[in-house]
Amino acid sequence: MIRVGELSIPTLDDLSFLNKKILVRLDINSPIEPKSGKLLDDSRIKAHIPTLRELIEKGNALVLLSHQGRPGDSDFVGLEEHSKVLSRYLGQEVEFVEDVMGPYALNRIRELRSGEVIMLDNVRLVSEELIEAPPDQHARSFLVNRLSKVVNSFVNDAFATAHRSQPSLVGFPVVIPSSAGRLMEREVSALAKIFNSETSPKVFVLGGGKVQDSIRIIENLSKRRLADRILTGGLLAEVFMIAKGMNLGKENLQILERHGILSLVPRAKKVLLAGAPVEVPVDFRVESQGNVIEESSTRISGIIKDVGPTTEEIYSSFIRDAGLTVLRGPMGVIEDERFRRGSSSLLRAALESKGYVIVGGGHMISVIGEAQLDPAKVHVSTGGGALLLFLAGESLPALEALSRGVKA
Ligand SMILES: Nc1ncnc2c1ncn2[C@@H]1O[C@H](COP(=O)(O)OP(=O)(O)O)[C@@H](O)[C@H]1O
Ligand SMILES: O=C(OP(=O)(O)O)[C@H](O)COP(=O)(O)O
Repeated sequence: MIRVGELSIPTLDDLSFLNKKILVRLDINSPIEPKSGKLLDDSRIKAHIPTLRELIEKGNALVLLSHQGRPGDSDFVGLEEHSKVLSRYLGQEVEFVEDVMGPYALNRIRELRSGEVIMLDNVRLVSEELIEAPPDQHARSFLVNRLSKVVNSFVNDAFATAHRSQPSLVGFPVVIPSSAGRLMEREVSALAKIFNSETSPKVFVLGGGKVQDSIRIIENLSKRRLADRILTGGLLAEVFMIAKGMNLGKENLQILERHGILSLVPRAKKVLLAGAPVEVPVDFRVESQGNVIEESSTRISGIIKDVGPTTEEIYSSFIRDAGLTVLRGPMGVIEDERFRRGSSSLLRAALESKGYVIVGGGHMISVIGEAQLDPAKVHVSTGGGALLLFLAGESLPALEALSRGVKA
């Protein structure tokens, strides 16, 4: 059992996983090259290997389930390439089943033999998966109903999606014996230990594109007075700059509008008025007619793609003195090599700092690459939003569902 506050969450040690058919919820949502649809990083895939190996060695047959991206976004792709990467790491075939809960998938699951592993397609192809609702409601969804009838138990190893109350994360524990996987266990135990409120100053480096999540995180951090400084980058910084009355130019406003995040400006204003210690970049690397140029935040004419060198310097100086630095979400469009510098230089400053470092989220951990890090100094979390909400003291629906779930 893992204990988190009031919750007791069963692990692989608490259930009998021998010669069973097990549905395993992974989070292998990874950065994708927008034009080719190719995987740019496989850190999240690798992180699940210990759970999968352990279950296979005990003679179980595995049905793997994950999402990738969100419908409408360029990283919303199928999971065939992911299944090949998994096959390589596991050293055995992971058969890709181009279906989620239709007759093809259900028949293939019924036929599964001990030790076999199949990967279903992107669970967000199922419209129900896009709804957030309580576990009891999701337990009645088509997805949970159909899949729970053809497997014996459920393992949730998707820490990075533990903050979503979607059917594949909270529905199964209501109806079949369920436990956390080893990655979920490792993440939750490590983070619960690490976050010692005595450590200070605490610096949060927040970027990326999930602005709604990030504002919710900042509201939480601020309410609980957990952050000494919040250094922003990515689209998040742009929303806060508008909230502070700065002018980003027409094109950048249109991009924010297209992402549906311009409407978050009033909420960002409220966060600032409540006294959240939010800093915004003083300069940027922008793209203008195919060229990369550096511009001050007071005079922006190109499309913002990364924070600029002066911002890197100022942010790095705060990070170097931090007792704890948490980095989540890149500072720029890291899929383009020309706009990785902001993220990689702040990561470097954190690794050179005197304090402890937590790096989270699919894009930010891809910036680490193959670098070997000292586990006594750095925790690399597969979670981004889940990590930050957990650190800010929010209860994560997937953990709650596991702790309430039916026991074997
Ligand atoms: N200035 C920017 N303009 C457009 N997209 C950006 C910008 N900065 C960062 N991004 C995008 O944010 C995305 C990553 O954000 P997010 O999913 O929130 O991070 P993570 O997966 O690490 O939690 C990347 O695809 C990146 O291109
Ligand atoms: O990448 C994820 O979260 P993150 O960007 O907060 O790290 C998870 O896969 C959750 O994806 P979602 O934010 O589309 O629900």
